[in-house]
Amino acid sequence: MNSPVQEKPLTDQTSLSSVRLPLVRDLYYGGAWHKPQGGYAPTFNPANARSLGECAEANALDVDAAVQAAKKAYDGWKRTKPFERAALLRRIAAVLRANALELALLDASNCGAPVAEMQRDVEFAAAAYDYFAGLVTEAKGETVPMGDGMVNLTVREPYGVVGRIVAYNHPLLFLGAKSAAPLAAGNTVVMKPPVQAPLSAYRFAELIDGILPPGVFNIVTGGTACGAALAAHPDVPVIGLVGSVETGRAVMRSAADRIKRVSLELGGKNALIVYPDADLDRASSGAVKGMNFTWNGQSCGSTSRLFVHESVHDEVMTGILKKIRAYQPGIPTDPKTTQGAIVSKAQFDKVMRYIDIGLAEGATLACGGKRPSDPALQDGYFIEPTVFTNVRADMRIAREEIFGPVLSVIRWSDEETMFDQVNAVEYGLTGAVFTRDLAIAHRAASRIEAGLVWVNNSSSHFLGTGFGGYKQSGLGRDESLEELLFYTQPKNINITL
Ligand SMILES: NC(=O)c1ccc[n+]([C@@H]2O[C@H](COP(=O)([O-])OP(=O)(O)OC[C@H]3O[C@@H](n4cnc5c(N)ncnc54)[C@H](O)[C@@H]3O)[C@@H](O)[C@H]2O)c1
Repeated sequence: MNSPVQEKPLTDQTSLSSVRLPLVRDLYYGGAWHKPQGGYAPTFNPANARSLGECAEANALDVDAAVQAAKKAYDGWKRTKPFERAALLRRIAAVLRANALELALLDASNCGAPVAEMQRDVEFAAAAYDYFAGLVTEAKGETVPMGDGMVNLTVREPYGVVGRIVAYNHPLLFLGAKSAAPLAAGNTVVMKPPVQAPLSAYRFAELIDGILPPGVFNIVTGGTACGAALAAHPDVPVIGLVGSVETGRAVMRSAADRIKRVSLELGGKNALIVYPDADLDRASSGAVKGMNFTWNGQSCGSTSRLFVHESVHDEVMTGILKKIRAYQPGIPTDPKTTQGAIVSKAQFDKVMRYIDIGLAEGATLACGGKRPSDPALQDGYFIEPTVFTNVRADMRIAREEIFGPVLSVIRWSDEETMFDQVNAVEYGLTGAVFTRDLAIAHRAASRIEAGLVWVNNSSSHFLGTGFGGYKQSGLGRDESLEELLFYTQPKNINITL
């Protein structure tokens, strides 16, 4: 296998030509870089399908070495005073903010999402570090009255080494945001970035090197074998996954052998419901926003099923087809680009297959459904924003997670039938309701089987409120105090005086 490639400027892709690809693409553990025993594999720029060089592919031996480094560092990190831990986490937040553009350019060139959006991702990761730094004293316990002569109290302790395995749609955001809570709680972490887009992780490790004690924060890059080895490792008592339902099942099965604690942030096929009384301009804006076309709908929370009351269907559709024009596929590293490339050929082919399935099922293609005509984009994995109308709730495009820029529009007339259809899928991550009537808003919010319901909004996350799924969309709630507590275990201490 080849060694990592040489530094290469991104001059062919962007006016912001100063970004450098990371030189070192090895494994980062124990506060140092290590050559992988598993070898190297190429990573790509989805905007032109060209290789961006080779990256470490950790095998089970590599994962074990990283876990041992994290295990060695655990006792010292656990004993570090909470406010000292918090101060170090805040330093990481500051480093992220100071290097947001560079990290965002790496994500844009490797996962295909536009650089402007990826800068917001870096800001979100920094905000998560600050947020969990502020929560360190909330990992607290309680006292329980036991009567005279006894004191009974509960304390919360970290678990040890936490493994976090993340998806490709927000590489740096997940690397940062998903490591903050376990670290704040006093665990050490081994992060597994997405195999499609690991470049920002290498730079992140370079940037924060020396802030945390060696072995507290570790990164192993690679694919399924790397993730599976981390999930199965006997010295990793807690695993947090952001990924597909299928991977969630595999991780949970493997965790069962060791009675591990598992947090799963999985897929979605989310519904946005428009009532006849809604502000229709707002509803069509919300439907477009909810699709996250900027990063090609590659978002677990995308509202890719639009249930529109038949009386307002045409007006809402007119609004959508006008507003969707704001999203034009373009080179991801260009700051003006509003819609990026799909992450890989495999995902591009999957989305195109679903477009064919939608046509074969008899849905009407209202826009998109193909590559853009711009000659500059012909080598990349670009698909125009796509909307199908006349979709029936039982069609595959309305039931299965496409994870692409494809919106399925379903008319409804009877509210009970509509709720049945909304809840008929196996997923339950998000949902949205557009109405001016408070009673309808509450009724719909309580009927939608999902972990997050927006009323007159879509897509937004609210740090400090739990994000997570019902049904097959997962277990646990991230982005909140609950995430911090998940990475702690209660211990009850009874003192006889
Ligand atoms: N709920 C959320 O917060 C959330 C957020 C983003 C993405 N997602 C979901 O993630 C999916 C898209 O991301 P993806 O294609 O990267 O998902 P994926 O499940 O293919 O991969 C996710 C991660 O798991 C690793 N992995 C794959 N197989 C594994 C195994 N057997 N054991 C351990 N690790 C394994 C991958 O290398 C990657 O790092 C979608 O379903 C999307 O909805 C969910």
